Amino acid sequence: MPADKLIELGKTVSRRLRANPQVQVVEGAGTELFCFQNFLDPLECGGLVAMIDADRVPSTVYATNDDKHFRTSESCNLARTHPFVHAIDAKIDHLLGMKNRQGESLQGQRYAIGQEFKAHHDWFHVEQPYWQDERKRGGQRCWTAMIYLDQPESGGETSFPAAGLMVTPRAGMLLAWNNASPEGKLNSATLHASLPVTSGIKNIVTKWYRERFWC
Ligand SMILES: O=C(O)CCC(=O)C(=O)O
Ligand SMILES: [Fe+2]
Repeated sequence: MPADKLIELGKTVSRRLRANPQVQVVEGAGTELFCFQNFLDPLECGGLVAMIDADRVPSTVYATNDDKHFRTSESCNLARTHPFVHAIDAKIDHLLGMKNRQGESLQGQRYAIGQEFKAHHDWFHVEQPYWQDERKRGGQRCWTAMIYLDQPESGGETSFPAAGLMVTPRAGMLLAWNNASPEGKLNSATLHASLPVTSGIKNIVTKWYRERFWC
């Protein structure tokens, strides 16, 4: 049962994160959100930024959307077989206690001035046609982990409007959240957006974990 899996993954991952002395719990209404400062060092951040810079193409969205400005950043999927990417993946897997194959490819994202990702949930909307494929390749996105690789001079905050939270990018800082509620329901309080960058550039990587093996 999918709900059982989401309940179990919610519990085991959040228990593991709470037991880690380097992890801070971020208090937001109705969410389980965690933060780890300096999760990546400047060399790791710089290496990922260079890869994103080389491979970036306009970002895409899953659901058909009339708003052409919904996600205006550039992104790329980083090759999981690349030894450097593999090492970063392994570090995130270990932090959350996830199996490598539950994780989608690490996605690099770059926001220039004015670029943004409007409010959305990372979980899949099961009434959308794309879900018929996604349910067969790993099911729901249970947890999200994202890491800021640098910090724009202004703008680019990650806003969680339903939870009443605003996170300012800090190079190397990881954020992780449970996309489900403790009852295994898709949690609408995880709604989030990347606010437009107003000065400088913002680079991040995101790892979305599935209930089952994605690859
Ligand atoms: O760039 C951000 O702050 C948010 C990115 C995001 O929502 C995602 O990667 O799913
Ligand atoms: Fe997101």
